[in-house]
Amino acid sequence: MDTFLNLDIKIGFVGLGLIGGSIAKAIRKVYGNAFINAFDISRESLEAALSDKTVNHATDKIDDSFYGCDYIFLCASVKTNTTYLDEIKKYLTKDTILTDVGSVKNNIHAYIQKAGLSDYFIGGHPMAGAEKSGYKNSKAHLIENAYYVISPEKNTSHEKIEKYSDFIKSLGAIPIVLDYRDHDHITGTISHLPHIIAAGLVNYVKKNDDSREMMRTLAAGGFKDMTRIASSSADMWKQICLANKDNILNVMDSFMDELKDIRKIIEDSDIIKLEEFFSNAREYRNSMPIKGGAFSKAYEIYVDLVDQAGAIAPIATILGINGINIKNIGIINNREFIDGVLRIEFESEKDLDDASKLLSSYNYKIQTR
Ligand SMILES: NC(=O)C1=CN([C@@H]2O[C@H](COP(=O)(O)OP(=O)(O)OC[C@H]3O[C@@H](n4cnc5c(N)ncnc54)[C@H](O)[C@@H]3O)[C@@H](O)[C@H]2O)C=CC1
Ligand SMILES: O=C(O)C(=O)Cc1ccc(O)cc1
Repeated sequence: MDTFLNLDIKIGFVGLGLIGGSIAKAIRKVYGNAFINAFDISRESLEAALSDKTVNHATDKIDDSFYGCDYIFLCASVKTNTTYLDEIKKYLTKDTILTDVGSVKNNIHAYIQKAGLSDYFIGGHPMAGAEKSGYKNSKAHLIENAYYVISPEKNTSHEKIEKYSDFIKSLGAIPIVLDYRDHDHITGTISHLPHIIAAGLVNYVKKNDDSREMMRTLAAGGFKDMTRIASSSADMWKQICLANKDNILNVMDSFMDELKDIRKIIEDSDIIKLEEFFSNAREYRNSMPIKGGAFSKAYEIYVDLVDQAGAIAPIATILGINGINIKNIGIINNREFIDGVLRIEFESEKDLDDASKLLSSYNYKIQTR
């Protein structure tokens, strides 16, 4: 990821927010000499990207500056991306790969086919992100070690798929080729349904709390872990729900059956099935990778501190003199862990591993999750 490749490459961005900005920053980091061109309706984001030298040229409309790009990334919300296809069309050259980063794929593939752009288009979806939006929250390492779904058109050549996969790999992500229909069913289940449940749970608490607001006050680690993504952009999720409507409705129906099943088990006081329900979930959840892969971009450890007063300084010193940067550090007050009250977040997996070994050698008790 840190290697500087001095290749002449031209990349265009339509939308330079959290994802567009992060991909642009990753490209700048790897391809130092790349020419990066960006269009966004936010002047503020474009100015920030010009001033931190992520982009070479910024524009407030799709114009000639998009001509001759090697790659054009559509990084606005899923519906907005489709509205620019006709305008972009005239700037595509034989070798341009037109791609997107949208969380839903069937809509963009349908528009691509309608616009006759199948020869240029390969869909994309980085399985990494955050509940925060905008260029100001973008970072070069957002897609590092994350799966990156690539959804070709029916007749996309193997050479083009390989070329695009290699490009994604060069940015530190892990390309995985999937049919766009499969993609939408899978993400409907593991991404869209959880976002709907998280928002639903938060709204449910809001509606059912009373004037003392005890639910809001007492909501502990478990509730917060489960609902972090409820802080995501309403505009983005509104568009995702409508674009993947059929899959989401099917998955919701089937999940509601699951809830009915567990409701019946509780109603019947069926202790065996109840045990099975939780232990099956625990086993499967524990088998998922802690680090790397989709959605787990927080490189964090939890350090057990017996005496909190003055206890952080030696840890910060040990890490500092060994050249390990701390991205975030803070005491967890609600004791969501039996042990471990100091949370330390690092910039990379390597820093996390080095810090864990180092602090363990000083007899600190470390937990990861
Ligand atoms: N946020 C996330 O965690 C992830 C989002 N995605 C997908 O990435 C895409 C972008 O999402 P984010 O970067 O999170 O959103 P964002 O809100 O951070 O960025 C969107 C950008 O598009 C710009 N924009 C809005 N309307 C526009 C228009 N009409 N023309 C040109 N630019 C316009 C905005 O000014 C903003 O800079 C979406 O399609 C989303 O489904 C994919 C993976 C993760
Ligand atoms: O913040 C998180 O954990 C997410 O789930 C982010 C996310 C949102 C949308 C996507 O299409 C992919 C990833």
